[in-house]
Amino acid sequence: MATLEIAPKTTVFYGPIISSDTISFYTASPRALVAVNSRGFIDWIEHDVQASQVQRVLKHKINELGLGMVQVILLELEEGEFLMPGFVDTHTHAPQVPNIGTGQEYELLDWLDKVTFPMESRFADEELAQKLYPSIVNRFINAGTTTCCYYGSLHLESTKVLADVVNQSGQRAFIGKCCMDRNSPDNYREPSAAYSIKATIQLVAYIRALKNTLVQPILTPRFAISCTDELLTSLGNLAAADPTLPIQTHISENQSEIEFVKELFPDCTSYADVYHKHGLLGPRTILAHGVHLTEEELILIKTTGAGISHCPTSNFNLRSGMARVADMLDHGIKVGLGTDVSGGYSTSMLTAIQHASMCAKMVALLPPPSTIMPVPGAQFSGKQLNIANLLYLATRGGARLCNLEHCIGSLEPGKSFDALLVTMKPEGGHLDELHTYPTLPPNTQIDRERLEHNLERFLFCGDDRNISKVFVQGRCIGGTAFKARSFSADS
Ligand SMILES: Nc1nc2[nH]cnc2c(=O)[nH]1
Ligand SMILES: [Zn+2]
Repeated sequence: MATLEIAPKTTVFYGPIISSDTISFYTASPRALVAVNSRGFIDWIEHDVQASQVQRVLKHKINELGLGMVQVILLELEEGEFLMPGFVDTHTHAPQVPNIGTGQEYELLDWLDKVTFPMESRFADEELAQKLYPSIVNRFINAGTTTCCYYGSLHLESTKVLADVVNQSGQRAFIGKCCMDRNSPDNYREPSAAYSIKATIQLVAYIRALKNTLVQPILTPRFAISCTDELLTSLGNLAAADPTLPIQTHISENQSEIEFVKELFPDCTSYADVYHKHGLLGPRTILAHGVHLTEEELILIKTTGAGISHCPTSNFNLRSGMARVADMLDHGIKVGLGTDVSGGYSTSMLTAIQHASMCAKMVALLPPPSTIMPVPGAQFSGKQLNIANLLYLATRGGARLCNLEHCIGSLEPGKSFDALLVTMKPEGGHLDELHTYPTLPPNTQIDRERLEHNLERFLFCGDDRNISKVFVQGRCIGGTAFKARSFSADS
């Protein structure tokens, strides 16, 4: 990236940008100016600016906005680079990262017992958390995740370490400790509901005391099977008492899990009803998976305003099934994507995007289930997810699910600059030279098509090597070109 420095205050990027507008439309703008102020917010965006007009437009903007004294750094993107919103990973487990790529012969309940609980239980050791969490968080950041919904282990102290690490990293995140007081080994179960609630309240206070608006606590009942009635009720009471606390949990991932939930909660009409009856289903709730949801549950989830984190990599890997995302969307339910490490074997949202695409294609091949009625005017049912849909789910849709759509998820004036600088140039990335284009005179239509093509190739065959810079609130916190403190929109 060539740097033309005028003086520091506002950073203006010049080059191609991608941004999700709605689930069906995205902007691919080959020659845009994006102005990011020193607080990390996008002040203005100007599309279709020819190179020869950049200085004129900048001067005009500065005069128009009365920014006479404001100094500007202009950063010109290089051939093959573009800016796009950062990824929002709406569901993952930090203490499971060391297990990535193991235990994939199991289905959910055996996998939890044999692989997952043993690893998470090791985080009783706070020193292990201090040793491992920095590289774990960096791994998510360098994969382009600017906002992450983390499950910690059940341990208060280690989850405080996770919060400290995220706080220092500059990533935007929700962090919860797992609440679990039954159906797990003695060394990985909280002794009572009261104990679990006390630790949760302490974690919430600890995270809030960090006074970092990017890092928020989240209530985390692991799943219905792990929680007694008393624990779910107390968590529901906490959520009711504090309207700013979000909630994350798992739902309807695997058939054996669903059967077990029925046995444990015979008075509830469905898995979703368990959470509903305990006051845990509402606009602040992120439900992971939802692979086997019934019509009645889809309606309940929509009515309460809760949303779903679709985790296709994990659902394929643990043989849980293929979530019917189109039905969720046609029911008007909020949907985002999650990596669900280590059920999912990748920290990269690119893998989640690729598997969401495959999942939707396979679901569209299946006959519609007799149990889910077609929604009048259904837009998604029976179809694959297109690029606009996938981009939305990984960025803006995730932001909406986390109730952050007003501040992140797209590149728009007024929003935080949570963004990725992506490079698709052959010498910078690893993608072959066949995809370089001959130099032609600027043509907006051709350039837009190239940009769309580059986005699709990035989503389907890109990886961390294509992510040069990861920005959160205007600050560069990761990516291949990141060197600590060397680059930020406000430096
Ligand atoms: N995929 C997944 N499902 C769960 N259900 C309860 N706990 C977990 C977990 O850690 N991963
Ligand atoms: Zn999970």
